[in-house]
Formats: sequence, C-alpha cells, structure tokens
Amino acid sequence: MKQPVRVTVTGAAGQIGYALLFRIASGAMLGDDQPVILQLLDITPALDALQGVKMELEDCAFPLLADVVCTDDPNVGFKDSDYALLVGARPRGPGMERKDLLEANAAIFSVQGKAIDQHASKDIKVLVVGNPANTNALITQRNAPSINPRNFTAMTRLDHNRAMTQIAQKTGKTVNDVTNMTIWGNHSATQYPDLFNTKVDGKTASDLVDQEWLENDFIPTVQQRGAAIIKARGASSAASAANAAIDHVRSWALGTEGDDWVSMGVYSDGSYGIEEGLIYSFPCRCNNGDWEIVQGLPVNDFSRGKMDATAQELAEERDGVKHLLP
Ligand SMILES: NC(=O)C1=CN([C@@H]2O[C@H](COP(=O)(O)OP(=O)(O)OC[C@H]3O[C@@H](n4cnc5c(N)ncnc54)[C@H](O)[C@@H]3O)[C@@H](O)[C@H]2O)C=CC1
Ligand SMILES: O=C([O-])CC(=O)C(=O)O
Repeated sequence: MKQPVRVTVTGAAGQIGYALLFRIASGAMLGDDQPVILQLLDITPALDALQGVKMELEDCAFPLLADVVCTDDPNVGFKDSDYALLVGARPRGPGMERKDLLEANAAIFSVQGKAIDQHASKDIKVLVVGNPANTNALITQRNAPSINPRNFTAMTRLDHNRAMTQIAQKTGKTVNDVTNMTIWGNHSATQYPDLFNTKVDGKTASDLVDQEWLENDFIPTVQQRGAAIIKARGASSAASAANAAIDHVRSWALGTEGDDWVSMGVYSDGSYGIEEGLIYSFPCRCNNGDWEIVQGLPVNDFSRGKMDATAQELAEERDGVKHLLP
C-alpha cells in the first residue's frame, strides 16, 4: 500500500464539498491504490455541519480513507498538504457575473495563499474552484512565493466537459467520440470554447457544423451554462463542478490519454501571445504529475479575437485586485 497523501478541501461543508469528498475518498481522484488523509477547512459557523460530513465519511468505511481532519484554521488545514482544492467561497446568484464575487472572495485567497506558502508541501498541487476562479488562483499563487507558480491552477474543466457534450449532441455522436476540446481564457462569459481544433470521430468539429450555430448557439451556450443552471436550480452547479474538479486533478496527477488534452487554467508562459503570469485556460497535456501547454495549434482570426478578449478581461480582473498581489 502507498503512503497516504494529504488532500485539503476548503469550503468542505458546502454544496460542492458534499459532492466532492466522497469521491475523493473512494479513489476516483487519485486512483484505487492511493490512500488519502482529508483535511477539511471551513469557517467557524460551518464546523458543526462539517462534523456531520466527517461522520458520513466514516460511515462509508472507505478503504482508502486514512484520516479526516476538520478545522477552521488555514494553518492547520494546509499543514503538509500535497493537494488542495480551494472551493470555499461565496457562489453567485441570478443576474451576477462571476467577477462580481471578487470583492467578497478575493481576501479568502490571499489568506490561504499565505497559509499554503508557510505550511503546505513545496510540491503541493492547487486547484482553485471558488469564483472568479482564475483571478482567485492568481491571488493564491502570488501570496505563496516559495512555491512554483506552475503548481497553481484554476478550473475550466467544467466548461470543457460542457462543450464536449454540446458538440456530441449536435453531431449525433457521444462524448466518447469527442477529443481535443479546448477552453481558452477565463472561467467567465468571455471564455472561448474552440471547435477549430476539436475532433469528433477524428474529423475537425468546426467542419461538421455551420458557423452560425458555432457563433450564435454553441459558444454562448457554453459561456452561459453556469447562469442557466443557477436559473433552473436556484443554486449554482455543484455535482457537475465536483465532477470536473475530480477530472482536473486526476488528469494532472495521473496523466492525460494518448494525444488528447484537457483544459486547465494555468500560469501563462507567454504561449499563444497570452501575457505572461496570467492564469489562463490552455489546452494541456499531463504526464508524471506535471502539465505542459500544447503548442502549435492553428489560431485563425476569429479565434485570435476571442482569445485576446478573454485575456483582456483577466488583465482587468488582475488590475482590480492589485492590493492583494504582493
Ligand atoms: N470553477 C468552476 O467551474 C465553478 C466554481 N464554482 C464556485 O465554487 C464556490 C463554492 O460553491 P458552492 O460549494 O456551491 O458554495 P456553498 O456556499 O454551498 O459552499 C461554500 C462553502 O465555503 C465556505 N467558506 C466560505 N468562506 C470560507 C473560508 N474563508 N475558508 C473556508 N471555507 C469558506 C462556506 O462556509 C461554505 O461551506 C463558489 O464560489 C462557486 O461560484 C461553482 C461551480 C463551478
Ligand atoms: O456559474 C456559476 O456561478 C458557477 C460556475 O462557475 C459554473 O457553473 O460554471
């Protein structure tokens, strides 16, 4: 049996947490042979609810669950942590954009970045889910200067999965036929889901649909899917978000399949002309617990405009939180 790894989940008493923890403990995220210690962090008023979640985790008798720690102290929550899923943040309501949450949520990530810097493993892999995810990931990263910036990522896998289903349904295929999907940019209404590099059954997806559907149906549907769920459910997506978080970390830790890639919000090294240092969603291949941006994909004028617009929004969000970026 491998040694257990420490997985910190923040906002563990919330909606996404409830859909996430049981799957991590079952081995769905890090594999059937990897025991985990869950370090669950939430705010003080949520600690009773968190104890209830811990009791339920115990009642599953998961063979891979070595221990569960519940705390309201980030210094305890991130102690020696190998993986951190930063979910704890306020969700948006109807009529809000995700960046409207910046004021409420940004401070959480500067505190947690500092705690990660001081207490976590220097090899920690961090996934930020709490919105606005890309800019919160940037805040976390900048507050943890002793850790490689590549170790901080933001979640666009939910958008990626949504886009796969939309194109599969449109072409009468299944998601098993869809590969090489890319979400570029911000997890926001400016994100750019790219069908020019996606394949369906080995054929280029943009050749299988008309430009009118691609521009006026597919792209806005993916961009607005979170808002559509909030309207329908009266609460933001939770189970699908938890599923995407599992997918994101699993790909990162255990690798991507063959030539396929996944979408991850990662530290830009200037690839595709995107300003260095932004946390921008790129096509990424993962191997040996590391990711790399897939290089050399063709970018037409239509894509270029959309990729730049979402980068511009990220630069504006960054400039709006300058005071939290040491
Ligand atoms: N990146 C993505 O694709 C997605 C992101 N989200 C975002 O995930 C976040 C969480 O969503 P839900 O679980 O539905 O919300 P929720 O309100 O059900 O749960 C949030 C939890 O975070 C806790 N929390 C608040 N401040 C905290 C702090 N400083 N430290 C630790 N925990 C703290 C709350 O007490 C609560 O238990 C929201 O910001 C939401 O917008 C949601 C869906 C998809
Ligand atoms: O839309 C929201 O606020 C929640 C979220 O990020 C998503 O479902 O993509």
